[in-house]
Amino acid sequence: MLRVSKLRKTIEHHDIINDISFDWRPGEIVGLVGRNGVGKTTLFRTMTHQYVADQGTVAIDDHDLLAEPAYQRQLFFIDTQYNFLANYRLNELPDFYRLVYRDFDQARYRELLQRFNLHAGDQYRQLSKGMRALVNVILALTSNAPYIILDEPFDGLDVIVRENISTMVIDEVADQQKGFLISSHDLNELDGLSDRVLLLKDSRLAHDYNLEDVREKARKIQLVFKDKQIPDLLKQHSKLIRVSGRVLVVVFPAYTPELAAQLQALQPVLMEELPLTLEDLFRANLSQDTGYQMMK
Ligand SMILES: Nc1ncnc2c1ncn2[C@@H]1O[C@H](COP(=O)(O)OP(=O)(O)OP(=O)(O)O)[C@@H](O)[C@H]1O
Repeated sequence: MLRVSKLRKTIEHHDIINDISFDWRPGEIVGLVGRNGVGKTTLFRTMTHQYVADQGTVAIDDHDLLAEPAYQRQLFFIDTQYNFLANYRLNELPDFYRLVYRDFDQARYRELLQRFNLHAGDQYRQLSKGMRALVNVILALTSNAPYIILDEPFDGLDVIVRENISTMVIDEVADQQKGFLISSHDLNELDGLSDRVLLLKDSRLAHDYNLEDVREKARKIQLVFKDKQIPDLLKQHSKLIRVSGRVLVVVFPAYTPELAAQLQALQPVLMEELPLTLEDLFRANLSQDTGYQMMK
């Protein structure tokens, strides 16, 4: 298990991240969400010791990564903003990664490049954004590190490349019990991928959601009532997601048989359950509008 304890990073006297603690287990896909500039990349850089933490520790199976650097090999992160890959050809990249990740699987690296029609002789910087994203994920998988951080891996990618990346991540978790920590400022990208989502807000971890629990309790319902008045029952127990004419779409974060009976008693003209998205869940669970990306 990888444990982050009370991690803090201050830059120019500002807390960028503060008091961040969470556990991350093999086989878990953890989403990290938060608005642009909230500190997601800073958290990753601090976890991998590219930034010196002002406070706190990161440990794998109780081995502090700072005190026992050999354990850092178990944690993979490519800094997509400042990386040294740009001037190298794809077939040269394994030479670097092998130095750190001793179990780097070169044969699989070549095989995956071929599978995605990436040419080993091409320079990294000549690749399109989507191709670079794929190469980053391929490097992450073939490093054979059990804990993999992907920073905004879907940003700006078309749906096919996104699906390719999601499938690779899911296969890797299923086959090898690797752990992924995936950041995104867009919740839709994590839908169906993460079991758990950490929400970073105001430099702290505001929530640690177990999505299965949240989904089990919540319901999204489309309703139409005879008159235009919104019933108090809805105001008390649900979040309004959308209104279009007389059609209300609401999410009940904690739906119970009693609530269902009370709703029926209001005799709606239409009452229909809709599939819940991750975005709905977050809207319903955040008591105040955070202005968060999900509102786009
Ligand atoms: N080296 C640095 N020097 C100065 N400020 C920094 C540095 N690194 C990060 N910051 C500041 O810390 C804040 C968090 O940045 P960070 O890149 O971690 O956010 P993020 O959540 O990854 O954002 P995005 O979703 O836009 O990628 C920003 O205000 C940024 O300007």
